[in-house]
Amino acid sequence: MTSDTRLRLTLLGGYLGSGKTTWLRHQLHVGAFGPRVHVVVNEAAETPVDDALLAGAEGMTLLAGGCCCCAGRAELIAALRRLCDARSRISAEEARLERIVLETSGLADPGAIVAAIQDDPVLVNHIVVEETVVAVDALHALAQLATEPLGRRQVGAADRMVLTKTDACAPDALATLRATLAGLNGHATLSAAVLGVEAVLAPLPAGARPAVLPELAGEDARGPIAPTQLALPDDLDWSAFTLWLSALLHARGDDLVRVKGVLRTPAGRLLLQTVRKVVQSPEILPEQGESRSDNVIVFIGRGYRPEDLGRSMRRFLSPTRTT
Ligand SMILES: Nc1nc2c(ncn2[C@@H]2O[C@H](COP(=O)(O)OP(=O)(O)OP(=O)(O)O)[C@@H](O)[C@H]2O)c(=O)[nH]1
Repeated sequence: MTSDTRLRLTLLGGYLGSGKTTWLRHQLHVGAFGPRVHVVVNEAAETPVDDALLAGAEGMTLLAGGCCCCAGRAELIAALRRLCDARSRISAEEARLERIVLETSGLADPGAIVAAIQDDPVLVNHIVVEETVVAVDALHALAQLATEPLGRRQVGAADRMVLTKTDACAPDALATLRATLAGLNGHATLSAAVLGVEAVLAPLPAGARPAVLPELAGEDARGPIAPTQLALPDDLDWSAFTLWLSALLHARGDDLVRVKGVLRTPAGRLLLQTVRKVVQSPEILPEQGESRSDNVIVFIGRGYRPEDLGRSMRRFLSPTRTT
């Protein structure tokens, strides 16, 4: 039994669309984090989506509109201090908060967040960062690791890597990825999860070799990855919108890392999301009245101007309009 009575914090990181929310949703469902867990979700975009998915958590704080490892750091520290304050008003014998799970945005460097918590003179006395879990997308991680310094920093910061989407990944590619991850971070444990549920990882084939990754000097020359939001008209022409999105992903799916949003449709609130060129099966979300994030789509990527994205969509939806 530990005499350290500080709040435990699990940091959950991983690249955009790697499966963080899906994994966390299942872990909360099965009670993997124990009782009295507060979830803090950070989304880089102003329009949050993940909070709609994690509605089952006991307590939740949403930090939207700035990545917690950089622009949103002060907001994160303030939110964590508030949780610590509230906890210190309750005696250790009572049912007080035991753990925080912090789901970072896909653009965050988990190492920078751990450092920010440990460098804060208040938080360091109240919170112990117990584990950094990083979700690694079996379908896209090799490409990300080859081109994105951030992808490598995330893997490097992990105590535990959870391979996601292994159900959709060819065995050879999976073996190469596992050997690559072992080379990048041999200290972290590696497990697999399919749609959040733990899956068995067969022993690594003896002949598995890591991918040869190029040297990466710094951030990509195409500029930083950033979110852009587009509001959809209430009288949306669904076929035109779907066609536009498919054409866009086909042409620019490598630049457009992530698309997500909750749309109001005749069938209900529909969660639409893509990861690179992969369009996920749409999911109908529970009704919860009007939400300010409904009918707003967030596009996260680089290599285009936000205004061009909006113009392209409006042209497609109303071909007679010129802007
Ligand atoms: N086939 C398959 N799809 C998965 C798996 N895990 C997650 N997904 C899908 O991948 C997409 C992204 O998953 P999320 O859990 O939203 O990913 P995220 O890391 O939270 O995304 P961001 O917060 O935007 O960075 C969703 O459509 C999931 O359904 C998996 O194990 N297998």
